[in-house]
Amino acid sequence: MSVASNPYAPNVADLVSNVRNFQIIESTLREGEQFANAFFDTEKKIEIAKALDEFGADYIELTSPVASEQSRKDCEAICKLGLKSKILTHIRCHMDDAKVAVETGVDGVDVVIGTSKFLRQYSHGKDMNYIAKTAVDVIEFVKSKGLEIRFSSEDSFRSDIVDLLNIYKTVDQIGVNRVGIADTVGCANPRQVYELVRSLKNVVNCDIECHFHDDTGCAIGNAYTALEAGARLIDTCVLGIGERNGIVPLGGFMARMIVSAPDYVKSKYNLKKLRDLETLVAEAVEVNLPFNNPITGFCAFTHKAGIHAKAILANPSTYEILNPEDFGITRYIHFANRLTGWNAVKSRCEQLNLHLTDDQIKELTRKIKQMGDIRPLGIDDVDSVIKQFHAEL
Ligand SMILES: CC(=O)SCCNC(=O)CCNC(=O)[C@H](O)C(C)(C)COP(=O)(O)OP(=O)(O)OC[C@H]1O[C@@H](n2cnc3c(N)ncnc32)[C@H](O)[C@@H]1OP(=O)(O)O
Ligand SMILES: O=C(O)CCC(=O)C(=O)O
Ligand SMILES: [Zn+2]
Repeated sequence: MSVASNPYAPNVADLVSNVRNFQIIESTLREGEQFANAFFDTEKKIEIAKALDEFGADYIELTSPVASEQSRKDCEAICKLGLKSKILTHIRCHMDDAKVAVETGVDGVDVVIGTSKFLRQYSHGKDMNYIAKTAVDVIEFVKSKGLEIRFSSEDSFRSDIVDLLNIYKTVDQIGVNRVGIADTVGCANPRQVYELVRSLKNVVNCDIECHFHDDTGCAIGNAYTALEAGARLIDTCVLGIGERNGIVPLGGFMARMIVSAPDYVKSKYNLKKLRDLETLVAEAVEVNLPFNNPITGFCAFTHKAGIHAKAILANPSTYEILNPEDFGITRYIHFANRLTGWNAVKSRCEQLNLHLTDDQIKELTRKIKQMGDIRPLGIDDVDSVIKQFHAEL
């Protein structure tokens, strides 16, 4: 679809936008492991890593190798798989962690440290001078090993803006590959995201990555806005799992991005793998796919009200901004309920290979509605009514 024909495409006047040039740092095997229900054994981690690779994740981020002995071994095992996705591990801003990380075989290291007053006081107790000095040491060390390195401030949106811009400027000057902004507590709104990313863009040359928690329901919107403001990479987790209620969900983010950048998204990501990937992770962490999940929720492409059904049958774009075929999913026109209309019933008759005139279908529709006034209807119920009506003609 050309930009001119897509009103949801990035604004052509906005030269900093990366809406059509973003990358995904898939963190199901790092942030996702921090989800309350998550326990991934080695086999499951490998299965998920392979599935993320097949989907086309640009990067796969893994739990810190210092978290436990098995975490380190799993990290090494995933690095040996030879996946197309680049493999990252995630560590504290500390030389001890960095020394372990660079020996695992990863392509890059994501370093993080809290910069808000809450985290400086209650998490690690370090001031900004210490943070800057340690960050420089860790970055130079990781770079000296020939690996990619990202520096991120935890709790960025509750950090002092001058502190933030100073530390990012410092790490950019010594050649960090990316800097990251993290909305660790999910407090940011899209306007604040836009402003912070734009301010950061003015002081660094490297790429900007963003990490958004969903405590207040803004994660996907914030991610999109960050790209508009010039961020390049977004952290996601399958189904949005993570600490508390998690971060940007991969599927929902794909839904948002395919509307704005259809050619880019379709050429880069294997969207037909999304449902299997979500099912794999849902089973691993013992949750159901949410009923209202974008794309894969059980009713995401079900049309019920008669007015909708008629228009959808004429042209699916009337009530669908996403095309289910892009994701290997089929749409469903609900006809077994009292909100149905004769167009939906006609379509069902055609599926059943029963020929009725329009007037007959309208009469049949009245019958279905009468039944639907009394109780919820099943498809088999209504199919029997249709077949009996036809037989009696
Ligand atoms: C917002 C996020 O999601 S950040 C990523 C979170 N990921 C993890 O926590 C990975 C899993 N964590 C773990 O396995 C453990 O917490 C470990 C191995 C990292 C550390 O374990 P412990 O040494 O037993 O410390 P504990 O977890 O109780 O406390 C965290 C320690 O890290 C220090 N710390 C916290 N953040 C940072 C940071 N970004 N950089 C450097 N040090 C930090 C704290 O000061 C504290 O050290 P202290 O108690 O010795 O003063
Ligand atoms: O490393 C990062 O950028 C983010 C760390 C994290 O999970 C968070 O701050 O919520
Ligand atoms: Zn997080």
